[in-house]
Amino acid sequence: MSEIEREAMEYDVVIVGAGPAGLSAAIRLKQLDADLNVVVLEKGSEVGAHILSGAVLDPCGLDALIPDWKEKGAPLNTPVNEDNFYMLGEAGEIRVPNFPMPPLMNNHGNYIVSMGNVCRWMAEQAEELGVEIFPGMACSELVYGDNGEVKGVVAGVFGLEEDGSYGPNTEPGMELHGKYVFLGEGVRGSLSKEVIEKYDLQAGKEPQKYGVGMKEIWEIDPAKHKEGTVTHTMGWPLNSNAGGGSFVYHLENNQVYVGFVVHLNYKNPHLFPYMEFQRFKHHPMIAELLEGGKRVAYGARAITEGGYQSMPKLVAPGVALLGCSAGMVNVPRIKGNHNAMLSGKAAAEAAFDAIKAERSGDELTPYEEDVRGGAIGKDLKKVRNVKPMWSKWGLTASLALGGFDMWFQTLTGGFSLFGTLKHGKNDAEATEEASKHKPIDYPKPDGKLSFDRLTNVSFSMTNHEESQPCHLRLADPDKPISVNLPKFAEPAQRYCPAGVYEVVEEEGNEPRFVVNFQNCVHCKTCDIKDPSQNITWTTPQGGDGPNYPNM
Ligand SMILES: Cc1cc2nc3c(=O)[nH]c(=O)nc-3n(C[C@H](O)[C@H](O)[C@H](O)COP(=O)(O)OP(=O)(O)OC[C@H]3O[C@@H](n4cnc5c(N)ncnc54)[C@H](O)[C@@H]3O)c2cc1C
Ligand code: SF4
Repeated sequence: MSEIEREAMEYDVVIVGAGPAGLSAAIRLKQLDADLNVVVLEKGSEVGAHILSGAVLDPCGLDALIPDWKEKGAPLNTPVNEDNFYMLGEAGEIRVPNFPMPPLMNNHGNYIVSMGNVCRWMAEQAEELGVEIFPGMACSELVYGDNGEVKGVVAGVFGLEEDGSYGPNTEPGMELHGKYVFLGEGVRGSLSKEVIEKYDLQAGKEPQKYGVGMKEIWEIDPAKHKEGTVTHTMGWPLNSNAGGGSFVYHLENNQVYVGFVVHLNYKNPHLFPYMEFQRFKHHPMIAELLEGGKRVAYGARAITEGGYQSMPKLVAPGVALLGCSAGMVNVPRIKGNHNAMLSGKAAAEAAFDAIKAERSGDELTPYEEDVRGGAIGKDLKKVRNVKPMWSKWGLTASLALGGFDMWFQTLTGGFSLFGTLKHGKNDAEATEEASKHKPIDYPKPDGKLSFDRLTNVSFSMTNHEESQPCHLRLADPDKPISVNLPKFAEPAQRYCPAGVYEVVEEEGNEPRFVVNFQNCVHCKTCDIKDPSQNITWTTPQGGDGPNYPNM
């Protein structure tokens, strides 16, 4: 496609993704110099349409960026006033007292928010400062300069024929060039993946690790609603089959966020993360809360879990990785939004200095130094062993040892008796052959507390223009049936939280692999977990995908 003639527009900084990272960068650039030309490109139909987070927000990022956010009406309306942590068994639960938890786990001073709404508000602040924001613009390609540097992106390609070729209705999009390009695509960004590979940015680091997070918004009986309450659970139903756990956050308007994260390093390819989530809601403690209520929205998104030791190098010529494009989630706190904001701010400051010195297209090394040596690095470093402990030694040992390690590091200013533990395999490699594991029998959804996938996907308001090429590219179209089915019982049928992948077995015919790309909620799990690493997630045309409300 590179021979296609496109119009080009020149900017100082081009930012891909209107998440907390990208928007923070845009705001900071314009705070530093109102004359800088800054553009933000977002694939969702509007800012916030593709944002899915928990979310309990640590406001430290916002404090640093917009100290008067309260006066400016930021939608942080629900301070956390109660923090609960439970270990679940099938029929009951044990409350873990708060006092042995390291201080960093405390949610005092944090807010239950819709990050979609926070991003909508941040976009307003950015536009007031003069940032150009274009939603509905998927950035599908990187543009490289003569010296191999990233000099821009291609955005806004619409109307490709089904086979990917140009037809009478194709709009070729445009090139947006910048002195620097910031990738704020969030977890497993498609352009970020290309940059990490091209410049070998993961060299010398541990592999990135992930979970898949699924979330529903419920309206519940006001008598059961306790605004400001945050509850996390571990244990049942996953038990030793996989790592993960749930979150239940009581926000405003009698709504509750009910979410479930499954770590994607699970071994048993029969595991069905979505059905684990549905089963979880039948636990007596959760069922009691939700009974009589209604689910009003559903969505899913992967979450980065590799932390400190998995963060790739953040800069390459002309380009910087922001927020979860590089993986900045503090895993035990399940928080990454504050670091996304801080990283956007730090990248903006480095780019501002570079542009002032009339530089462009080089590596923003001070950004890398700021992230690793500053608040983000400190936040991630002291929790770096929790995830590998969980993977190696299981839930109970990791709770005890991880808790000890976090306390010890808090008291010693970051020293760990364990050093820095390794993650080992990536999540695709962690998948074992189906023959080594037993299939898991999941109860059928009851349509009241639990729902089948396709019904739930309709509550994500997902839409894709059907005549475009499938954005889920199979390197080898035969592999799902020839390799994944016999070896791994084709886990794509189960790990996709939107039911995109099916193996259709009809009598007298060979099994067929069907990809219903229209249902894709852009969570990126397939790109991560496919054991053959045969699936590449690419951008469909802009505006397609989920349309999340207050996720
Ligand atoms: C289930 C779950 C629960 C979580 N809970 C919490 C929590 O309680 N607290 C917390 O602090 N963090 C939480 N996190 C983590 C937090 O959501 C992330 O750390 C944060 O979203 C990272 O911000 P970001 O700006 O890097 O990316 P994102 O928020 O993912 O934003 C990226 C944006 O870029 C857009 N985009 C991507 N690719 C392209 C492209 N090629 N072209 C154009 N646009 C593109 C996307 O559509 C999206 O709008 C949670 C995450 C999950 C999945
Ligand atoms: S197809 Fe892939 S990215 Fe889309 S919803 Fe399914 S797992 Fe997620």
